[in-house]
Amino acid sequence: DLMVDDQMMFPKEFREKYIMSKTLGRFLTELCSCFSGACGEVKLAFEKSTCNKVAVKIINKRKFVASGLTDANPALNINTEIEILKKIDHPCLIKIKNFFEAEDYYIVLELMEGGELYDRVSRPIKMKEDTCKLYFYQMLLAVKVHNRSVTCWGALNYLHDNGIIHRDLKPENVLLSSSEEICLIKITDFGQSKILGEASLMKTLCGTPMYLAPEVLNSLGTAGYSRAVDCWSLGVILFVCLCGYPPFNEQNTQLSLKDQITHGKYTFIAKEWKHVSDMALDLVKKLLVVDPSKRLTTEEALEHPWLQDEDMKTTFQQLLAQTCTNMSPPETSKMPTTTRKRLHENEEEYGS
Ligand SMILES: NC(=O)c1ccc2nc(-c3ccc(Oc4cccc(O)c4)cc3)[nH]c2c1
Repeated sequence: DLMVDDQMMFPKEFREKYIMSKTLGRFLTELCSCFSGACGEVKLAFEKSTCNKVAVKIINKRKFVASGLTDANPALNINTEIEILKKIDHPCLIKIKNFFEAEDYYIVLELMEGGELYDRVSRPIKMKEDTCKLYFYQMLLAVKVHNRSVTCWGALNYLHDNGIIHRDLKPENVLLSSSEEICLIKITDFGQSKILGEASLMKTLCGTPMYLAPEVLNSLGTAGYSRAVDCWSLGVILFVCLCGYPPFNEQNTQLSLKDQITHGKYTFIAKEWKHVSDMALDLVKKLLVVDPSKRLTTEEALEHPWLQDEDMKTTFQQLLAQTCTNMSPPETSKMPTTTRKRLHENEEEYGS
């Protein structure tokens, strides 16, 4: 844990409200993974007013600037992350509690006492199939909410008919609410997310294509499938949860990792799958489809036979009910708004 004088390294306005403690994890994002050392870390902290534990995600500004990737402006990246965090409200999506900008960015989030799914799937003992199903069902509900602006708790008024694509779904970004095996999960880390703009491609096609670049016309076939990237990632996560090893990995010598993925050539080790039901494997196979237009959507996955399991859904509802009973009424959000103007609704349809 940090000593008193270690607290001095954090901004004054932050120190007034929180006492920082140990590091819980470090993360790299695309922007600075090319640079040595993490560009961010998540620390445990204590809220002075309530003594509650919180998670504080510290995003290192300098690492971003050093990367010099001017087009992918990190400040806008962080803005998108904060805007999304402030708008989403779903039991399977992480909640933001506060935000500070100083030398670095400080995002105060609810603490998920179960830690990251990554640590569960890394254990030698594989997860039971029913546990995988309970977790995966919640991941689908969370991502589905992203793609549709309606939650199980009513319509959300963020980006009405547009969705949010996470784009970085992995076991490190799936958090568990408790150390119990049967628990709620929440998706986190919207640092790579994209907010879908209105279908600007349709507008572009109203005019003459006389000056239109070929790649725009070629993108017609794949337009509107960018959200399918999350379904692929969910397929990889489900694969790892069920059998304990990743479908695409460097150990495989025949094909490079890139070729394995682009050709959908996953490694199937029969002995690791013999205790897994055919239905579970069938769902994995229908998510790990190279052609995004043929890949299952979140809605289709929720209709898959493997997830028609009333006991699992009852368990989920009971876990939810427990949180509603011991949940404080939502306070009006008095969080500081982010300063910079958000990006213009970008042209997702170009498959950028
Ligand atoms: N990448 C993110 O955007 C992000 C955002 C929020 C996160 N919270 C954790 C996390 C939380 C708890 C952990 O262990 C425990 C478990 C129980 C008690 C405890 O003190 C710590 C480990 C990691 N990891 C996070 C990542």
